[in-house]
Amino acid sequence: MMSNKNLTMLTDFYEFTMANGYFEKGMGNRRAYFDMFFRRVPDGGGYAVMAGVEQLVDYFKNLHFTEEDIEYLRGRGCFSEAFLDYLKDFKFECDVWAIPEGTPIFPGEPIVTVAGPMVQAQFVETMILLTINHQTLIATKASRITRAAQGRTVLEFGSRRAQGYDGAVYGARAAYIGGCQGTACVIADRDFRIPAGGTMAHSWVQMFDSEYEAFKAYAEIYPDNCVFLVDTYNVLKSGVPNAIRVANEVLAPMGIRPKGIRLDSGDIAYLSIKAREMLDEAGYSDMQIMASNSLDEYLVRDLLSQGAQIDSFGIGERLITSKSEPVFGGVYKLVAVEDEKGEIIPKIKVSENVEKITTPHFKQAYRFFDKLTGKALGDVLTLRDEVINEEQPYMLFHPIHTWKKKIVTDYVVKPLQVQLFDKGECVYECPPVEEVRQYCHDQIETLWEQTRRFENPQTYYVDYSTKLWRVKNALLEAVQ
Ligand SMILES: Nc1ncnc2c1ncn2[C@@H]1O[C@H](COP(=O)(O)OP(=O)(O)OP(=O)(O)O)[C@@H](O)[C@H]1O
Ligand SMILES: O=P(O)(O)OC[C@H]1O[C@H](OP(=O)(O)OP(=O)(O)O)[C@H](O)[C@@H]1O
Ligand SMILES: O=C(O)c1cccnc1
Repeated sequence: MMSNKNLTMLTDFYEFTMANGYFEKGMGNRRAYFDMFFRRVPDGGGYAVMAGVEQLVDYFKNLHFTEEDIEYLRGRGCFSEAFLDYLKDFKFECDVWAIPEGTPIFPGEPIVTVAGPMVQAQFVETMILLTINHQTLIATKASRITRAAQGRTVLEFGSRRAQGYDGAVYGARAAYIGGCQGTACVIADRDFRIPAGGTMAHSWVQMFDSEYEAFKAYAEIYPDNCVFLVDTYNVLKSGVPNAIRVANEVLAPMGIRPKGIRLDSGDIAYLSIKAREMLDEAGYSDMQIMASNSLDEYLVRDLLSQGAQIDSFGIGERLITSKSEPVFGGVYKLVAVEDEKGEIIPKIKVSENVEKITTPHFKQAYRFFDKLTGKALGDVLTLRDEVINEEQPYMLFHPIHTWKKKIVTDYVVKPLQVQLFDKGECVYECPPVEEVRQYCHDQIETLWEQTRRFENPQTYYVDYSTKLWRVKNALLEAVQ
């Protein structure tokens, strides 16, 4: 759903002081190129999942300054009247490209590129970073968790522990893109069609005189959708037996099979194994067991390795906050400017730390796939106008350890970035979120298992074309 929220003022104060400064110095219209990229995947993972593009598009579409915004800025006493007039009639004029949502992305590649008048291209930094950093973080976490669940259903249960309401709603959306089957978050269903569902709370069970009566009442109202929360008193002595009793006494006469039970405390592996035996013995081998309680990818993997009999997981706090590593460190850096003749002048930011040196120029990222297996071979960053001819062998080489090289043949190559805005006009239709989720799943399948594993994954190659490598090295030489 398109949001009409005006988030124009959600920016860092220095974006305004710089914008006013460029404007005052007559540099505001100088065309500049910025890339958003990140340096490492959270949790030491091998890939991240791009998310948040739809909300970024909404942000750009709604960019404008209200009278109150202008008054507030005037009140700060540090912006020129000419600049405030410019803001009053502000029209977004940038070109924007991004890697589509659901795509596996890797450190160092441009995941969003903005080109336009410096005064504008600089200004949008904060919202680009916060929008993409947040959803990419959660989609990446969801991808890890759902992979650990090995095909079992994972529902996102985190709204109540999310960091604010945007964290809950956009977190639910991102978790769905990353692989969750649904969410408990109702507004995410209403607004983004993320399937919402759930079970029952302990308070429901406590409200009745007995656990049996609580389950019975629920079954009478929702016979087709019964997942009994069995741990309020005692899972094996009371919860599971009461679930079976209600299945026999209330649902069986209606010809309806109960859906399952949920375990939310105690030793989940042990309890699930015992509960499975009891349900099977009672003739309910089709009843599913759901587990919840501060789970994450490590606990999911651990539980399954203990032989836990779990069919689905409800995962909240550690997913919605990406608790183990709650920052996706995407940054936004100037990579080029244009001179008066319209020629692109690449720019670099140097650092003692080789990994922190930026990759200059207006670029494209290409992904190479093996024609035979469909597996991703690596990505190559090129100058924007470079063309890769699939008929010709292509040499991939490591941009720092240049002796590491490989010639690839029989490949298919795809540009990763798509254009979102052309001179301020939106030229991109955001795909429906379930399509994005399927695309994400399919694209992750193109990665080798070595890249997908949790611990010490193989580093995926993000190389440079020879032309780009030369540009970067020439700039590095020049600043020595
Ligand atoms: N078999 C297991 N192996 C590893 N971790 C488990 C196992 N069973 C449960 N856990 C995890 O251990 C953590 C703590 O569970 P613990 O049983 O101590 O607390 P609890 O069940 O929440 O307690 P309470 O009964 O007060 O709700 C949770 O994150 C839970 O998911
Ligand atoms: O542990 P999480 O991964 O965040 O999963 C969500 C948790 O939220 C609920 O507990 P809560 O105690 O808030 O409510 P309840 O009374 O319904 O259990 C639910 O029972 C889960 O334990
Ligand atoms: O539906 C559930 O079981 C649920 C929803 C939110 C949080 N915990 C559990």
